[in-house]
Amino acid sequence: MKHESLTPSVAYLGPEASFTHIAATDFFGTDGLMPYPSIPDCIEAVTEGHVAYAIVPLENALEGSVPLTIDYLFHGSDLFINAELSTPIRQHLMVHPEQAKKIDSLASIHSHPHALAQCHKYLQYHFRRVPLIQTSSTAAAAKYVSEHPELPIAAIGNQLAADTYGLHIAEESIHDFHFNHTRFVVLSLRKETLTYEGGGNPKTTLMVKLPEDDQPGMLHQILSVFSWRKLNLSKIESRPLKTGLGNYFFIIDVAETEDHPMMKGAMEELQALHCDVSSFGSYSTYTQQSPAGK
Ligand SMILES: O=C(O)C(=O)C[C@]1(C(=O)O)C=C[C@@H](O)C=C1
Repeated sequence: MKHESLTPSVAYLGPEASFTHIAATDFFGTDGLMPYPSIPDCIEAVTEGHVAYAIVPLENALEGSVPLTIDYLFHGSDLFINAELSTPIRQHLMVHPEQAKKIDSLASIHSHPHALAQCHKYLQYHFRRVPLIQTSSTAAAAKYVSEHPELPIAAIGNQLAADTYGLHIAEESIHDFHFNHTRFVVLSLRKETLTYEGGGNPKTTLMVKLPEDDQPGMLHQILSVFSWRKLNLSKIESRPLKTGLGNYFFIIDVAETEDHPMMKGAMEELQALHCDVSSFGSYSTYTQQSPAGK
């Protein structure tokens, strides 16, 4: 799979060998990729025009939405979703080769909060008393472990991170549930649908705010806008509007393109219900079969 355009510049959550880096490589190839230390930095880089695209994690099958992505994308950004990639995620426990025999006396285990959460049962069972340290990405954890050969510490991340930072995999596949997938999205300032080999079903992401004078049955009315038009929803999630307790907006993913006549009708009907609707664009979804970075 590879996007067909000429080498664009792409911000990804780095450093090298994060899951996001692997997703970016699968989609854009290896040229033009630029690591950024955090998701907000990636979003800012594309918003300010330093790069053409950013690729960020949006949702994990075990842990749900990635709050930082949701916060920066849906609260006041001017960005659109141009493509989506869903990849299987395998997490491994890795240490510096000098510490390979000290796995039973680890002082701390480092990783991205999502990765720690994906391995929670494993960690609870095997390393109950070992402090868990959150890092900005799994690759940042692997890099940190590689830079401290003298410390009995471990990272959780993918095989590519172990290879890139010269770490020894002490235990493979420590994620708690077999079906561990993460959705990544490609963002840009343009409302465009990127095409790539193997690109699949269309999807449109909408942000819907309810009218100020909330009425009983409002959510039911919103859902019926889609249901009678036979528009399939692949996700509906409520998120805090951050304007006060109990104020929410809805993120709705519809399995149809925005320019479909039924979608146009649905958007008009939502507006007639006094909902504030914004579209984050229509895009193709691609599901990868083999795990990111092994
Ligand atoms: O830390 C990384 O390697 C990332 O790319 C981030 C991230 C996430 O945010 O969920 C991506 C995929 C995995 O689910 C774990 C971590």
